Amino acid sequence: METELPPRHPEAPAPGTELGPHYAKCFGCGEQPDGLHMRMVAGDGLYLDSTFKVLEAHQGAPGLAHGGLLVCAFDEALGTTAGTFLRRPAVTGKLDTDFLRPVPVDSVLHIRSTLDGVAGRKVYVSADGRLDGPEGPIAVKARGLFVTVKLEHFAKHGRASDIAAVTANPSMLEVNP
Ligand SMILES: CCCCC/C=C\C/C=C\C/C=C\C/C=C\CCCC(=O)SCCNC(=O)CCNC(=O)[C@H](O)C(C)(C)COP(=O)(O)OP(=O)(O)OC[C@H]1O[C@@H](n2cnc3c(N)ncnc32)[C@H](O)[C@@H]1OP(=O)(O)O
Repeated sequence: METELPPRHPEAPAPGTELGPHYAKCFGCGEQPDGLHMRMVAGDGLYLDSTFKVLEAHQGAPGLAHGGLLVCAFDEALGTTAGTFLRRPAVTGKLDTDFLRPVPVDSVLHIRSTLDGVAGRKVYVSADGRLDGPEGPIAVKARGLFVTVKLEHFAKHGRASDIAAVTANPSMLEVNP
């Protein structure tokens, strides 16, 4: 597959900028009570550094993060990486995950997610999640294919009441490209 490495979009947040939620009600980055509350900082290339603290509500086995919620954290990091550096929304088409170490409750997963290439609407992204700090051992790895979509995608498929809410209050969304 021929891919291109796109330039960092001129309106992408400056390196070191902490990103706001892309959508106020997002489970990954928004205000949901049991959500992941991920914090993301733009890197100086086509990458983001995110943190996800594993809380009580995120368990799958006693004291350990649920694997599906870890996938959710990577979905969030990878989708935001695509959206941030291309400045257009992208939805998950495919997401592969390797679970290399258990992730305990109370631990913080440090995720670096990178935009690896673009081919038409397809955006290839990958990420490593580390324990015990940004240089710690890798616990989870993921690779994703995201597909860029127009905003109409959400208007067409989303629940009408939520579309009406963001239409009435556009500040619930990060950007209207
Ligand atoms: C909220 C908007 C805010 C705007 C903000 C903008 C920037 C700000 C920054 C950040 C925010 C941005 C994003 C949000 C971040 C994270 C949230 C997490 C992401 C999610 O949680 S998102 C929910 C789960 N996700 C879905 O809900 C998708 C359901 N699905 C569909 O809606 C369709 O399925 C779609 C649209 C994917 C494609 O449909 P379509 O008809 O438009 O296009 P088509 O099928 O032609 O695919 C085009 C090319 O992608 C290839 N392709 C497609 N799927 C593939 C697969 N699975 N494997 C291999 N290749 C695949 C085709 O093979 C073709 O390739 P080719 O061009 O080479 O032929």
